[in-house]
This record gives sequence, structure tokens and C-alpha cells, in this order.
Amino acid sequence: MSEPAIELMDVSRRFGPKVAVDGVSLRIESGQVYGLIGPNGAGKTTTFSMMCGYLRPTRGQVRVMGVTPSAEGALKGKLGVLPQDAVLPGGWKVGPLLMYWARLSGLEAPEREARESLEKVGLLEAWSVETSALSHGMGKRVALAQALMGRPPLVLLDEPTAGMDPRIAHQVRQVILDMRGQRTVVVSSHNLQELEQLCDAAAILDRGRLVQAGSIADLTSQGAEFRVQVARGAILLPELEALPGVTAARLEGEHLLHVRFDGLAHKPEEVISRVVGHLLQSGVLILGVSRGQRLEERVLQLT
Ligand SMILES: Nc1ncnc2c1ncn2[C@@H]1O[C@H](COP(=O)(O)OP(=O)(O)OP(=O)(O)O)[C@@H](O)[C@H]1O
Repeated sequence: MSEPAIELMDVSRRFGPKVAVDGVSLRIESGQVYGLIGPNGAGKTTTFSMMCGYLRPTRGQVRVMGVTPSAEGALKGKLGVLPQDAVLPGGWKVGPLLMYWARLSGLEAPEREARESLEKVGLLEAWSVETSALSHGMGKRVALAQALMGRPPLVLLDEPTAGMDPRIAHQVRQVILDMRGQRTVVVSSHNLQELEQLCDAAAILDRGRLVQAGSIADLTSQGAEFRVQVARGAILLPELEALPGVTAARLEGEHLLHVRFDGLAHKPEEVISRVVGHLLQSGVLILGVSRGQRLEERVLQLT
């Protein structure tokens, strides 16, 4: 197996008596978009900060692209970071500030880098705007532009779309999707629908501990569960449960049917077709079918 982009081995981090991260082990492969999920105080930002090298673990080991991230200069030029509460310095205009940062990072062609990055986050028109005159969402986009400059192989984004309007959030998600497969991106977000759409895999943290990690397909049980949105008609659950492969069926409200199946012995497409066929024969009208649970539902079960 090739070397992972990031590996945490039994990592803990304390702040005095407070254990913020507790014995977490996880592996993030190169080219993945990887989500860090968890309720407030779960340890996402602390984990993030250890991946960036801003914090050292109290116990265990963090390896990022083969090095210890907290070692001086270890990740220079290889890492772009959007911290949770990025604050831009006052007294600067956006473009010159980005050029200054590009120079500090040793990038060739700082102006081109700054312009391209600002364009990616849809903010080129703010080139000459004072940082103090930016709205919260605009400031965040400038910080994101900084994280993307120089196309680093690893990008860590803490709450990248929080505080952004829907159109800009969509654009930022597109920027992240464009990096998929080419660079490794770690995203922390409370927007689980967004993470479900963006990520290949994710880790769910709760009170400092790793609750579950895996591909989004595994986390949402895509190989063992599906949902049917029903317009109208009477659903007889025992009849569905008697169909080959189906292990359980339940209704959420009147219009959402959840079906679990034995994904090892049966192909999803066969069980889905069988269930949908049976429903249609029984006169049930269907609005849609989707595989797996919602990620949100899974996280609520686990945390
Ligand atoms: N510098 C610190 N000193 C003391 N306690 C801290 C410090 N940083 C974090 N903590 C505590 O560690 C725990 C994990 O915090 P962390 O910020 O990593 O959580 P989070 O998952 O990012 O939360 P949120 O979703 O609210 O941003 C919390 O209980 C927090 O109060």
C-alpha cells in the first residue's frame, strides 16, 4: 500500500486536565477529499491543528506526507491551510496582501498566483479593497485563496463554507471537487450534506474519540440500505420483509420507507428492483429512491 498523505497513530492531545483528542488513529490516502465530522467540542480543530503542525500531540504520532508536521520547515510549500477563525491583518488591500503571502511562501510569480487564487474563490473584483472593508464571508474567501495559492499537494480547510452565501458556497465546493484525485483535501464542516457530496471518506469524532472512520459509502451503508420516497399508497412492511435479501423495512413518517438488506449475499440493484417492483404492483406511487442512509442520520446515531 502506498504511503498515506496523513496518518495519526494513537494520537492524544491534552490542554491541562482537558483531553481534547483521545487515542485517535486514522489514515488519509493521497488524492482523497476527507471529512472531519463531529459535534461542537469533538476535537476536530485540535486534530486539524496537529495535522498542520500548529500543535504537537501529547501522545502518539502524526505523520504528514512522510514527515512530522511540527518539525521546522517540514511542510513548507506543501501545505495550504484555512484555519477556523482566519483573521486578516488590517491596513492591507486584498491583492497586495495575497502577493505578500505568496512571496513569503517563496512562490514564483506572486501576482499571477494571487490573481488566479482570488479568481478561484470568485473575488477578483476585491483586489483593491481594504481587508477591513470586507464582509465576514469575503474575508473567509480571501483566507481560502491564500490556502490555495501555489497549488499545495495538501489542503486543510476548517469550515470552508461557513458564513458564505449559497452561490459562493457552491463555487467553493466546486473548487474542492476540482482538487479531488489530484491533491489531498481535509475538510471539517458541520454541514453534513455538503460533506456527503464532497468527501470520499470521513472520520466521525465525539468527545475527542474516533467513533467511526471509513468511506462515505460505508459510513452511509450504501451497500446495505436504501430509502424509497413514497407519494401515496399502502405499504405492507411484512410483505417487503419477506422478499429475498430484505432484512428489515420501516417507515419514517408516511412517505419515507427505509429498507435494510443483506449486502453480502445480494446485489443492491437486485434488492432495490425487487422492492420497487413489489411496491408498484401493490399500487404504491414512488417519487424517488436513494441508496444508503443520510450521513446526518448516521452521525446522529453515533454521537
Ligand atoms: N487551547 C485550549 N485550551 C483548553 N481547552 C481547549 C483548547 N482548545 C480546545 N480545547 C477543548 O478541547 C475540546 C475540543 O475542542 P476543538 O476545538 O478541537 O473541538 P471542535 O470539534 O473543533 O469543536 P467546534 O465544532 O465547536 O469547532 C473542547 O472541549 C475544547 O473546549
